[in-house]
Amino acid sequence: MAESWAGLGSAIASFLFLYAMVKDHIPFQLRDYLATFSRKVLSFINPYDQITINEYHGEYMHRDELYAAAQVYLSDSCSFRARKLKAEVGQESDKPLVTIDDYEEVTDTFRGVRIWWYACMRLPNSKTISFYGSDEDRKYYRLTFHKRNRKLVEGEYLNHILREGRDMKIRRRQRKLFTNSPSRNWYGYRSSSSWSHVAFEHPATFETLAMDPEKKREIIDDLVTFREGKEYYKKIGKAWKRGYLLYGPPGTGKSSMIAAIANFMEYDVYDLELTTVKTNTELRKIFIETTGKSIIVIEDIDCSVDLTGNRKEKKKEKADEDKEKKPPGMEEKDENSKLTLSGLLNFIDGLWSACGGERIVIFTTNHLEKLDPALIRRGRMDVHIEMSYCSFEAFKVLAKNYLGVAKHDLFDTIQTLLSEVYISPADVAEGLMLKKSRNKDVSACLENLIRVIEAAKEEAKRKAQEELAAKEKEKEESTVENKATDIEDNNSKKELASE
Ligand SMILES: Nc1ncnc2c1ncn2[C@@H]1O[C@H](COP(=O)(O)OP(=O)(O)OP(=O)(O)O)[C@@H](O)[C@H]1O
Repeated sequence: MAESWAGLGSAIASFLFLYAMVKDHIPFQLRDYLATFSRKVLSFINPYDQITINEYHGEYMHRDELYAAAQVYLSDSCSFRARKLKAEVGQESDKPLVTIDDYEEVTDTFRGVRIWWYACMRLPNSKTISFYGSDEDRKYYRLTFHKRNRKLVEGEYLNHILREGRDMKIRRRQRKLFTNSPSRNWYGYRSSSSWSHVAFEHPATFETLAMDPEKKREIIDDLVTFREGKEYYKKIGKAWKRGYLLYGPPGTGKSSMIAAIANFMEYDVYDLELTTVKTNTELRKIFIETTGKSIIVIEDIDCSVDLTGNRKEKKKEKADEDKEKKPPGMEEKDENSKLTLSGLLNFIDGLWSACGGERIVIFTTNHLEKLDPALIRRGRMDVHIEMSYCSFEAFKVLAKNYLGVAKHDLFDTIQTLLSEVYISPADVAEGLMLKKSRNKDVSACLENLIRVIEAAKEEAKRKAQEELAAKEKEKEESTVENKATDIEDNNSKKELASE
């Protein structure tokens, strides 16, 4: 339909062209009359307006963002109405994009208003080969809509296409795991970006994560609230970001939790290696290069740099000493020439941390007590999640994942054992997996796990006894020492008295 209007449009265009040629020979009163008349006729016979969205624009032929968004939008929202489709795989995703083919028309409805989309291509002109490719590469979309809806299309519909298309593009992109470890690219030169990346394909999800189901539900709810909170964050005047602190012993699933969050939210992951960051200025640069819809992770924050409470104090003392020697005005410069706790705090909630939006910051630690309270106070790290040793509930998730069983006669024994010993989900998983690779029998796997837990229990008992023995020895030694001191004191007292 839009195509026939387009035909009519070009006929009118030809008429206007002819008119422009002869208009100088027509008396001006008649010219005015003809112009008014033709405008009336035009809007009567063609009540439709058109907007063209070119694939490339500008002097340097940038790919137009609206075109790219429209391409994805049409593939998701309207392509089912098209008869002719085309599939292509772009650079940003390994999933084929099925969208409407060239010279194909589809309709879309927005707030009850109909809009026609037509995928066009400039006619190939073999004589002109442009610097940026042949004319065949010049594609564009043409939107046709009724004149009375022009305000809606210009004011809202185009924004809707841009927003939806961008979101769809992000959802279907190949997600990435970025790291700031210094690396050179294939050609041997250092990349201008602080980050290098690989495809993020970690299989962990909330279903495979072994932890208390209620705690899991709370975390999922919190993430959903955050994801849908754009307007809320705007309303309360806070940057759209959320901090999570994951703490617990090794092998309790902190890294798996990060992967599960990334998969659930469909975010990229920036794994920030703080030990390679030398200064606050560098940290700021690294942060600015991250994008929205991402998770910024600092693992083992207690080991990362000199940021823990005690060490910080020592550093502060030293800094105070240094400051005394520094000429006025040099202190600020000095702050930026190294990585400090305040630099990291700025990284989390400084002004520039708001750029991009929709970010999650995650710290992990095995030693919560070592961290400076300022670093993890609520508001900075909004949610504190303890990843603990394997409970029976967590074991059931692992048994389901690894063995595909929800109940078994040996579960009772395992439940009793798990209540008697601290063992990490990683060790439980290992107990279930090792055996399974050799023998697919579920009972054999569970029996193997029972042996693993019993061994852990024995080990824990042995350690406890050793600790007790060490303490008693220490106590005995201190009693002997005290006695010796007492005797010495008494002797000196006696000596003094005899004198
Ligand atoms: N809660 C869990 N749910 C499911 N699998 C787990 C869990 N905890 C550990 N695992 C298994 O153990 C392996 C190690 O776990 P993970 O690296 O997530 O632990 P971590 O707490 O990050 O350890 P670390 O503190 O040593 O980095 C994972 O590959 C996973 O298979």
